[in-house]
Amino acid sequence: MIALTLSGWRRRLKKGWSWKKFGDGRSATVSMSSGCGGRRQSESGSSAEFSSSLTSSSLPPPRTRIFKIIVIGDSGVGKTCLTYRFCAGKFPEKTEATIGVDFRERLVEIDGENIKIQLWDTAGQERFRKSMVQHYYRNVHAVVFVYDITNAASFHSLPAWIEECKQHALGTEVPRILVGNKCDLQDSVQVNTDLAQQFADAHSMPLFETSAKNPNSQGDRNYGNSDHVEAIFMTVAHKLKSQKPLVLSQPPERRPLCWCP
Ligand SMILES: Nc1nc2c(ncn2[C@@H]2O[C@H](COP(=O)(O)OP(=O)(O)OP(=O)(O)O)[C@@H](O)[C@H]2O)c(=O)[nH]1
Repeated sequence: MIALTLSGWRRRLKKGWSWKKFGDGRSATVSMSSGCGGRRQSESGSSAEFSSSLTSSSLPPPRTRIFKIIVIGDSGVGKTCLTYRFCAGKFPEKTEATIGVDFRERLVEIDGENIKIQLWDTAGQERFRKSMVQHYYRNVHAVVFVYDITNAASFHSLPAWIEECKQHALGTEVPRILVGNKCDLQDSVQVNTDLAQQFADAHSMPLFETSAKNPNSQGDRNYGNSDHVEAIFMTVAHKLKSQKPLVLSQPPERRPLCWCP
């Protein structure tokens, strides 16, 4: 079901529809296109992404579970940068407002199992999301709410985003996390951690403060010197894995993954 939907998305995206371009002119999406995203992934050192792509020809390939995680929040809070950071291992040089939705995927290994983390980077601007919003919320495994710690309005919008989830029948059993982004801009903080923590507690969500631009910056209190963005999404994946969601994907493709055009 989801595979068909995604094929449709891919076709539309290939036509240049709802696609975010970056400064280098290439798509940021790692696994949905045949661009150079995967190669960049390897260059950035996150080699786990493609580790399971070549399987022994004599063995039936293992099925890969997919976790669909939607990332929502006001325009400009850094949803694209966070998802790009996780999937491509770096901060994009330049972004444009997302139109509709962008997909990014990354294959990771958790406790010996290959799992595909599929991030749906949704448009923050109302005019760019209207027609597609119902698609975001189908078969969602987890939700990441993002606000910008330097923009109080983006924090005050969170109840509206939570309400939107409710309206699309997203039950409380679906794990949610709250991410305060742009922690590298400590001189411009408008949302202090205590306030954010109160909000997170009131909605039973864990809070993470981080920076897509510099995920090791001092403002991030969660993960010492490691890559916090990586750790945040991996935390969600571990939680999902323990919940054993449905198997949605086909076995991994057998073609060698050369991502060069
Ligand atoms: N300093 C700093 N800037 C960031 C960070 N994350 C994103 N930005 C900047 O914030 C702006 C918006 O980032 P996007 O990732 O496009 O925001 P978005 O939430 O995807 O926006 P929409 O697509 O309109 O919903 C860009 O200029 C980014 O460079 C961060 O962690 N630190």
